[in-house]
Amino acid sequence: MTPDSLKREAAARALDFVRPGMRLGLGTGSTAKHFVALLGERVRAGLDVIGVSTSEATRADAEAAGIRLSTLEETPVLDLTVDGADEIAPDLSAIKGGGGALLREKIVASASASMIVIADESKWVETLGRFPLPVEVVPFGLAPTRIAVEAAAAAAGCPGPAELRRTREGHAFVTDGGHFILDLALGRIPQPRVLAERLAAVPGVVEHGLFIGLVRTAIIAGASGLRVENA
Ligand SMILES: O=C[C@H](O)[C@H](O)[C@H](O)COP(=O)(O)O
Repeated sequence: MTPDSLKREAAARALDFVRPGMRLGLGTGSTAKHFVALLGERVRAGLDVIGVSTSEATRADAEAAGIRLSTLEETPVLDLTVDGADEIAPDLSAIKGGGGALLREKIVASASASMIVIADESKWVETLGRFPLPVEVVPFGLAPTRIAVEAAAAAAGCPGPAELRRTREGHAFVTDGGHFILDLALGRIPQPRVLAERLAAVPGVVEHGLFIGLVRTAIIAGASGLRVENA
């Protein structure tokens, strides 16, 4: 079993939660991509759903798969969002944003009655923080925002450096919303809620990748099978 085949298994299990007529949030990343492809197969076989994408990349995938798309303006209330994650803890709090889509992902998840996270077992952790926490910031005032973000992490009991995310070519990575990302290398986040509150209070921070209280169900695929965890 490769990590990619585990991701596909988790994505396939998430299809069991989809009902005809649902308004679906479509996540971003390599795991969510499998879900979009598999959902597209069902749609082409007659399933009637409507999707709202969490990134331009997912919009392109969903269109190619034949999934009817809407926007949050037209469809502000969704039934279910299915998305990947960079880390998931036993209370189903999660880190997201490794692909830079955290802002739209959080808006879409918050507009959904329910959120399912799909992942291979490497994403399951006892404590969040091994994966650097993405923090989306406006380009204006980057230097003071970065200092304030590092201070917020230290005050929340998890000091660590905030690195500006760059492309392979060395340019600042720009999100679909036109913002930058600071990746906070914290190692361990002992109090995610406290950190979330402190980061949200920093001027210049648009959103952070801590998803707390949003995930209803996690589908985790491992070598020994699939696990479905509920919050
Ligand atoms: O910004 C990207 C998203 O939060 C992804 O869902 C997350 O990074 C997990 O991606 P993957 O399924 O590729 O590991």
